[in-house]
Amino acid sequence: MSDLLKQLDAVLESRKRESDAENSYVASLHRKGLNKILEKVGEEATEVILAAKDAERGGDKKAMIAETADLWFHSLVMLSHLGADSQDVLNELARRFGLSGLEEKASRTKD
Ligand SMILES: N=c1c2ncn([C@@H]3O[C@H](COP(=O)(O)OP(=O)(O)OP(=O)(O)O)[C@@H](O)[C@H]3O)c2ncn1[C@@H]1O[C@H](COP(=O)(O)O)[C@@H](O)[C@H]1O
Repeated sequence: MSDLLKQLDAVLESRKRESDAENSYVASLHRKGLNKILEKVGEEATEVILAAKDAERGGDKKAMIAETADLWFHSLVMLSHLGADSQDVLNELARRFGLSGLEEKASRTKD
């Protein structure tokens, strides 16, 4: 699983140097800049919400999964645009692993 993320990170990184935005969607996003990338992240997040609500009503889970993949993908493009990658996010999730969200929240509100 994280092998695929590593490979995708490498492709996304190489697309930053790709001059041919005509033939690469990722290169075209980098060319358009951060605002366009963020617009796509926002759009995909909304689509995830709509697909999840539809799945809850008995709709197709495949659509929810496909929209989540779109959101993950565009989030990876955002990270790459700003010099971060999936490993940074995995490291943060690993740091949190086993730490209850409720405990973490309580530790924040103590002081
Ligand atoms: N995983 C993806 C991926 N997921 C989604 N998309 C593209 O994201 C785009 C936006 O999705 P939308 O549903 O919003 O489609 P749209 O309405 O056409 O979008 P807009 O016109 O509004 O931008 C579509 O063109 C999808 O094909 C992706 N494009 C690329 N990748 C990966 O990135 C690699 C590099 O891609 P290129 O840079 O295009 O070679 C590929 O080999 C893939 O591994």
